[in-house]
Amino acid sequence: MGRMNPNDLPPHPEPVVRVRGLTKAYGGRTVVDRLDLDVHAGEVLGLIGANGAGKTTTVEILQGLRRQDAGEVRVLRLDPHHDADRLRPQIGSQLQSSGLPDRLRVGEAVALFAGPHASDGGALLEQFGLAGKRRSPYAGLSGGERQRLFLVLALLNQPRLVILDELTQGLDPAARREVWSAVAQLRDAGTTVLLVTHELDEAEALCERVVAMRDGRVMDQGTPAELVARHAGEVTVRFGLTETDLTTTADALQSLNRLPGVTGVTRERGQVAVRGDRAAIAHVGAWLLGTGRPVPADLRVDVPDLESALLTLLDSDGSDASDQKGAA
Ligand SMILES: Nc1ncnc2c1ncn2[C@@H]1O[C@H](COP(=O)(O)OP(=O)(O)OP(=O)(O)O)[C@@H](O)[C@H]1O
Repeated sequence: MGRMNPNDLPPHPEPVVRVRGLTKAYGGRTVVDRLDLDVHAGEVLGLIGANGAGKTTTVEILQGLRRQDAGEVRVLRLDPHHDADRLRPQIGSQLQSSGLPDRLRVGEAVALFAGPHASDGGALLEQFGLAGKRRSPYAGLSGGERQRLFLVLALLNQPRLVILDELTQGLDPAARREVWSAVAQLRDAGTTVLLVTHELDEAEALCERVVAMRDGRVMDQGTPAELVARHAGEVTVRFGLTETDLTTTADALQSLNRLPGVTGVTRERGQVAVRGDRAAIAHVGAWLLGTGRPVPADLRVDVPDLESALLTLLDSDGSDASDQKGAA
């Protein structure tokens, strides 16, 4: 409890993480290639990208676990390699799944990991739904409970930065949701979090900003909604026109085509497909209500997500990568 909550301090003029020109090669193969990255105080930043994009290597360098070949890295204004001893207590990072002995009880793990400035472990266990598990051995916990325990341990010493790598890998849908809600609590409390994930629904649900990497470089970055708007296809609204509408189908298609945000209207297997931006959804809805008929039972809206944006981005030739490379 001894220390002031870092989130109560005036805004940090410097980002919590500042990386410029980070480069790392293994055996002559460059896996992180002149990477620029900022993580700002209080944000949840997601690092996303294909397998082997260099995400884990990057976060390991940030934690002083690996050393870069070139480039500047500052974490909380410290050099992770030279200032490792000062930095380590300020970073909370999740353990790998084999990280605790099977017989260690939850309460014992908390006591073991608590440093001199640790917060109230009991309150954290309560917050993450583990208060009733204090006497359970690690081996007896479910996958979701283990990950939530790792979060408790990562937060125990009041870190100024939390780094989470593949937090929900291998968890069932219910356990993923439990862990997501634990991370959402961190986000809502203003904790700075760097989250490495393959799960794009996870990035969309939790991250205020995402950085998409490929081959060790930043392809693009922004809010999930910005990446979707830039790279994913359009929204499509589909519905069937009833028999009585048939005489006026051509008029209907024309008037739909004139709605704001609509870029095209086609007929597909007896349905009308209206394509456009997000605003088009609202206008088509209003148009349907304006017909005075019941809302079509087969009305369906397909909104592109971060996954389709990333797939498009990773498929692209990367020629715009250098424009997007600068950190926000
Ligand atoms: N110690 C190592 N020695 C040699 N090559 C390595 C080492 N660690 C990682 N690599 C290689 O570096 C590349 C980047 O790996 P990294 O784990 O950083 O990527 P990633 O984006 O986290 O990928 P993933 O999503 O698959 O975990 C990969 O091709 C990987 O095989």
